[in-house]
Amino acid sequence: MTGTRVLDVERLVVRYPGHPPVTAVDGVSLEVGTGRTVALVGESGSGKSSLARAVVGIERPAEGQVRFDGAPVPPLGLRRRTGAFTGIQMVFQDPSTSLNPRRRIGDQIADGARAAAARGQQPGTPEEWLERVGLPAAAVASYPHAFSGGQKQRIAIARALAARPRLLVADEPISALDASTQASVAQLMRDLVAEIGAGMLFISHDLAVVRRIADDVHVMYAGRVVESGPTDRVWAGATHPYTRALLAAVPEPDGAGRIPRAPSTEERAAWADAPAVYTGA
Ligand SMILES: Nc1ncnc2c1ncn2[C@@H]1O[C@H](COP(=O)(O)OP(=O)(O)OP(=O)(O)O)[C@@H](O)[C@H]1O
Repeated sequence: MTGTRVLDVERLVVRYPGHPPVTAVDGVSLEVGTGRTVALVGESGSGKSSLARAVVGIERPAEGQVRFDGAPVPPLGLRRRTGAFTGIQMVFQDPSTSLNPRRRIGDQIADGARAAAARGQQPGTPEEWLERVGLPAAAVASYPHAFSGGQKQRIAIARALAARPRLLVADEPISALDASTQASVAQLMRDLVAEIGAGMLFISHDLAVVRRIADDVHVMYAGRVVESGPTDRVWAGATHPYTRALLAAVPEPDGAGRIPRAPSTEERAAWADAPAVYTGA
């Protein structure tokens, strides 16, 4: 990792109550530095969203810890009530549900900018932010319904980054968008996050995009990180059998890699049993 460490996840366990309880994240450690994009990949149900939810304070760690700028992340409810903590921002899969349909775009971006200003930071105006994400400044006066899915996601990105976060957590931010805009929105996120000196935790099943924008990658399988390292190293020389199967998967037209057939019980057992590896320099 280069840059200042902004996120530090240490042996995190996330467990959901039930009979039996589900251990969704099982002892994961990772770091994100300023100016870095760190990707989480892995099949559905491997625990990526649960990890993201613990990072932003929606889930409480059952074990281990999540530290942001060296201190434990306050629970999200407390942050909402006090409004004091905007160092972490989120971008979700569906911008239609994350934007308020009844408020003008400019007012929604201004919320983020106000939070940055309250921390003594130069926030930039909503018009400037719209232009930075490739939309006309005049869109400040419009409501979300006037925009396409890709444009709404650009607006959600503008709102999140106007708050000048130190960390952006993006959970499948491009998977609901048209295939034609996915790569450009991901690249935009990466560039803007680096420009404001933040770090990004980027969750995606789109391996082609991850390869293009992520500095580091963590491959999750059954709640554990089975392989991690600089993205180019992992692509060039993955050694964990799950990563190898994932990377060997035929890319789908949307750029996502999928393991083309249902893996056998033996394969799944081998993936679960193989030791985790760091594929580094
Ligand atoms: N609120 C919940 N209560 C109980 N179990 C849950 C809950 N949320 C997730 N799980 C379980 O935890 C495991 C990990 O789920 P999670 O959503 O974190 O995986 P994921 O890798 O993000 O998957 P996807 O790509 O489908 O979103 C799964 O077995 C899931 O069924």
